[in-house]
Amino acid sequence: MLSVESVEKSYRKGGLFSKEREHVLKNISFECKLGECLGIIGESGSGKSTLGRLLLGIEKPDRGSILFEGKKVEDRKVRTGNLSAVFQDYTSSINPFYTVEEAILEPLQMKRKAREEALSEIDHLLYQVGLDPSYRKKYPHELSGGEVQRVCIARAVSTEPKCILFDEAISSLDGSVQMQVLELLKNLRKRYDMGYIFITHDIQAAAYICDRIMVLRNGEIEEIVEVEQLKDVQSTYTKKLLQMIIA
Ligand SMILES: Nc1ncnc2c1ncn2[C@@H]1O[C@H](COP(=O)(O)OP(=O)(O)OP(=O)(O)O)[C@@H](O)[C@H]1O
Repeated sequence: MLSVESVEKSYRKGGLFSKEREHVLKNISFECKLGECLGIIGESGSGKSTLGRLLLGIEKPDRGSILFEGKKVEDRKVRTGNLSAVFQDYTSSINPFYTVEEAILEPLQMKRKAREEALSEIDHLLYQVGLDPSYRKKYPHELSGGEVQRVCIARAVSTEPKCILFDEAISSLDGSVQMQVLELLKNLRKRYDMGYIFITHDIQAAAYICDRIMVLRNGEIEEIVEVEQLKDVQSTYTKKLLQMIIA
């Protein structure tokens, strides 16, 4: 489904006129199959979110290609309805002047669904994420963090994309809400038959939901492991990273 080939990305380091560049992603190549859940873990600054933005086509790689079913993700038409995302900062993910109903309608209408048809889907989408129809008329400030994140998930699944990218999307929720959201994501994945890219610091969450886990180290892929083989990782770095985050 997603095919990443020899991707490189660097940013200007220092001021606007500086010629120095920071090489953030180096020679990244991997495949993510249809319906697969791939976790991306790594220390802070290892390039996880940058890779996420490139996968979503929000930014372009300097070199290399990112293809979704053979076509460049940079092309908006390729992304619309196929790829969606849920970010950590859910407070700014939803327009504060939109009700829950309007927030969920937005992506549906971008997919050119008729307003009446889109409106009729909202109750079901809310139900899928464990919210009742009374939430339709509420504004984000009237909801708890977990509820806003559920609305973001309802928005993300509304167009039935083939892949959703979660960038630290559950890390700021408290323990029991995190567990509920993970459970919800597991169920939605089965129901809608879609894949996830799951960027996180939380190896336990990644192991719970993912099929494979990619370890990023200083912008390079250190290792990609099947979740069942997590105990038998090869590299000393991954072993240390796992010990550090599990401890
Ligand atoms: N738009 C940008 N302009 C300049 N530098 C950037 C930009 N985005 C990211 N970087 C740099 O790229 C490096 C990797 O950042 P990135 O956010 O991808 O890491 P991360 O692994 O997601 O980190 P964290 O876990 O802390 O979120 C960092 O050194 C960061 O300062």
